[in-house]
Amino acid sequence: MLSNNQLYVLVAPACITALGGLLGLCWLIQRRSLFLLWTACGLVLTGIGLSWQSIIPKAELSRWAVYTGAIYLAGAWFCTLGVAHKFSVSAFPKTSAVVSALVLAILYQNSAVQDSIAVRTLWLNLGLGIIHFLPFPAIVRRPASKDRLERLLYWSYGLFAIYTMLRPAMVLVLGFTELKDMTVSIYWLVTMLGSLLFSLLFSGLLLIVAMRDATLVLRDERNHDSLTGLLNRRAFWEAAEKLNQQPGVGPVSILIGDIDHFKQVNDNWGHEYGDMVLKAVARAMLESVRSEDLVARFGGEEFVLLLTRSDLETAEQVAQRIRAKVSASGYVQQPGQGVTMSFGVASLAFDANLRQVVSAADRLLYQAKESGRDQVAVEPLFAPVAMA
Ligand SMILES: Nc1nc2c(ncn2[C@@H]2O[C@H](COP(=O)(O)OP(=O)(O)OP(=O)(O)O)[C@@H](O)[C@H]2O)c(=O)[nH]1
Repeated sequence: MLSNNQLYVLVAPACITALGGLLGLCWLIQRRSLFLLWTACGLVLTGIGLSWQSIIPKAELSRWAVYTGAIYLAGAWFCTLGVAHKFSVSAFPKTSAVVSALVLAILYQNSAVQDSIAVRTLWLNLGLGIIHFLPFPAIVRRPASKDRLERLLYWSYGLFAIYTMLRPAMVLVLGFTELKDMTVSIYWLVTMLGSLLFSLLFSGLLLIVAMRDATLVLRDERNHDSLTGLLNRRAFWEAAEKLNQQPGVGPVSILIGDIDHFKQVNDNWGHEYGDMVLKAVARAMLESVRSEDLVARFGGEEFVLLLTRSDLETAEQVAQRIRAKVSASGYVQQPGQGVTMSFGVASLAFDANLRQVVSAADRLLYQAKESGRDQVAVEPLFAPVAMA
């Protein structure tokens, strides 16, 4: 039968295990942030270790020290793996394995030869702290992240690692007798409380970060074409309207480009080859513009670019540059005939309706196609007219 004291100290391990379960459930639902799964394993193992150690009689602690130690070490390793995965750094598996083996050897030697709870406590916590701390320097050395949430996440993790390593110092303050004789020692209560508070903080932060990441990914997918990564039609218009309202962006020019006889490319070489051509065209466009310009795939083989602070002459040069890059890309429409593109280019120096410029560029593209393709059609400054 468990005493009241034992039941009381089981609250913290149960909460830690439940937090692990919650993280695991979140991973199961979204199947995206793998760091949730690793941290879930870490918390569940830690919760199990703490529960086990809380309910076995004190006299038995030494006999089970190697097993409980192994569970704690595995828990620490999984938490470390989760953090390392989140920040894309190494979790130092080999070093962790060596540290774990050393700690387990010491625990075994200690429980079999000379039973000292203080020595066990010291080495186990030191080992756990080292395993937790291993990825921390690499995380801090990464280029400074502007994300406050992520900074809070790794600093709280680093502090917990240091706290774990320093925890045995508490034994010195409390004295070994307290550790040995009390049914539920102060040391044990502090350990439980520390682990619970850290687990709560860390799990909460991880969940917030995972939800935020998922929202960003969804927003990214909503705004971008999945094949080329360029803006889609809806996101282009949103960004273009916003950009056009900013002062000092004019003159604004619109380029509409279309791959010539793209159906033949697909028919001759297959859809996958066609996809590669679309990606090469997207690359050529991104390489030819500045970061503040907009590049979108409106669908099929039609691309739309918005260039800021570019007059018609500059826009025409950009279109010619892209056309030359696509011709030189090495992709072929049919044997001996490289892939080509046609462009319509219109420019607008006034604060007018962007959709009119896009229509003008579209009309010019049609002219370029009619005139034999593989060319850029431009027209003089397109002055704003009232929309019908
Ligand atoms: N590989 C690939 N093909 C696509 C994709 N989207 C549309 N297409 C193909 O693009 C082709 C467009 O053909 P058309 O509209 O006839 O135009 P075209 O053959 O380029 O002829 P012109 O524009 O007149 O030079 C069709 O065969 C579509 O199946 C895509 O994502 N990947």
